[in-house]
Amino acid sequence: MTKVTLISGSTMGSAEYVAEHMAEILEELGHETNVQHGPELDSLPLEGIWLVVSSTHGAGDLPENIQPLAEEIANQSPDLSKVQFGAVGIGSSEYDTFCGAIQTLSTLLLDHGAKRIGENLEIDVQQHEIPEDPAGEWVKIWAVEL
Ligand SMILES: Cc1cc2nc3c(=O)[nH]c(=O)nc-3n(C[C@H](O)[C@H](O)[C@H](O)COP(=O)(O)O)c2cc1C
Repeated sequence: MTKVTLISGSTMGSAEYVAEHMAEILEELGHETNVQHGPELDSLPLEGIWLVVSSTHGAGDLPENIQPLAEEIANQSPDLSKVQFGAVGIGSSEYDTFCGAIQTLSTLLLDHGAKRIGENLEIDVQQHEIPEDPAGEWVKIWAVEL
């Protein structure tokens, strides 16, 4: 059993639903989960497993509710070397900046010493009307590495 902190960045709720769906699956697999939508840095454990789920808005921008966390990490430079993370993006291939936010967030975590588990998943809402479906399949494979 592993404890997983799920962190979502969302404007209209899709990424939140995806995070909650993956948390349910992780619980079914016997893991403990804690889902935080747009958390601040001091509410997150600076060790263990994070699963970051974010949509993209503007032109490749982070959703507003996860911008404060990204700014805190960039400004305070916490040591994230004891954090391992998975990353799931939700976006639309209509935009040149497809899934830009999860790429920005992944780079930020890696730059602060966190280690990535598995490959990032980037879900295209043009292809997946229900983003929970590919996310659910992905998290089952991702969880094997926990
Ligand atoms: C104004 C606007 C800008 C967007 N910009 C991007 C973008 O730059 N890149 C991308 O991949 N998706 C973009 N999207 C698509 C959203 O990421 C997608 O609709 C997603 O499902 C929204 O999830 P949310 O409800 O969790 O915010 C944009 C959507 C809107 C409405």
